[in-house]
Amino acid sequence: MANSPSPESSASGTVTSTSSAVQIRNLNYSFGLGDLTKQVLFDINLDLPRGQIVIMTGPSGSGKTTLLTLIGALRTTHEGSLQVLDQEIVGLSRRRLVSVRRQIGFIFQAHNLFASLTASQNVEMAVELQGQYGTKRSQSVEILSELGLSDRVDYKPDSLSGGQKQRVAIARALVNQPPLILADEPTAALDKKSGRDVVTLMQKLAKEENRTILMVTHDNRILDVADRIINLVDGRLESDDTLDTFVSTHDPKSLDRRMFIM
Ligand SMILES: Nc1ncnc2c1ncn2[C@@H]1O[C@H](COP(=O)(O)OP(=O)(O)OP(=O)(O)O)[C@@H](O)[C@H]1O
Repeated sequence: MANSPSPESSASGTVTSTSSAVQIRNLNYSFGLGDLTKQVLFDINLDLPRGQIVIMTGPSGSGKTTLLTLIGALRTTHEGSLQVLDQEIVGLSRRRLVSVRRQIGFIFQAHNLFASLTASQNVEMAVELQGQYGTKRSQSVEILSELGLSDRVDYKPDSLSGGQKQRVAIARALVNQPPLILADEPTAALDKKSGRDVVTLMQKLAKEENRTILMVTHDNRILDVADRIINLVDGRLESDDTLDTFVSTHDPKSLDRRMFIM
């Protein structure tokens, strides 16, 4: 079962320094009001230490995206404690949530690039949001080059392959050097090689730059990059394991080990 360490601060807006990028205690979440209320997360307790890659799996509808968007400060919530980068966000105003959100890199399956902008301009927009206009081009070219796209910086998305578009989206998520990266099915639209390149890059960031990465995926081929695998079932954290434990304790019919041990 998932660990349930003792709670620390839960006061709204409290800033405390912890070794975890994310610390969740007794978190519940419901959609809707009154008779239409539907609880989708139940008593979640979870730590994401700095520098770790954690993969979140679970059946469709188990609450993975909801949890990811709560951690990403994309939703307001009122029950339990959710500390993100030393900021308690339960009960935080929408305005304060935005400032937490600015410190997080988001990578989604649908890469949401602007078709009328070049790869570099798509990345530059993220730099502008941080108010850094003078360096936006150089920062963008640097990160795109690190991602193997130095010869594609001035191409528009329509002229890029699926894997290249996803790497532009990753460049956009990483250009401001966020300490926390949240990824929802980042490899779902990619072929095997592009998917592997993307997760190898994430692994490098976590290990060499101490970034924390939480990745939702159904892609068994990439489970091996995880320090831990958490499994959400019906809104509850059913397990929190290393890869080996996860493989040995989950139904072999639903997981083909050969698919993700590279
Ligand atoms: N905006 C919403 N309003 C009401 N219910 C919602 C809303 N968004 C999600 N839900 C419900 O919350 C539950 C959890 O949904 P969620 O998208 O978090 O699951 P998931 O594990 O990410 O699923 P999938 O793997 O299919 O993406 C589901 O029952 C879903 O129908």
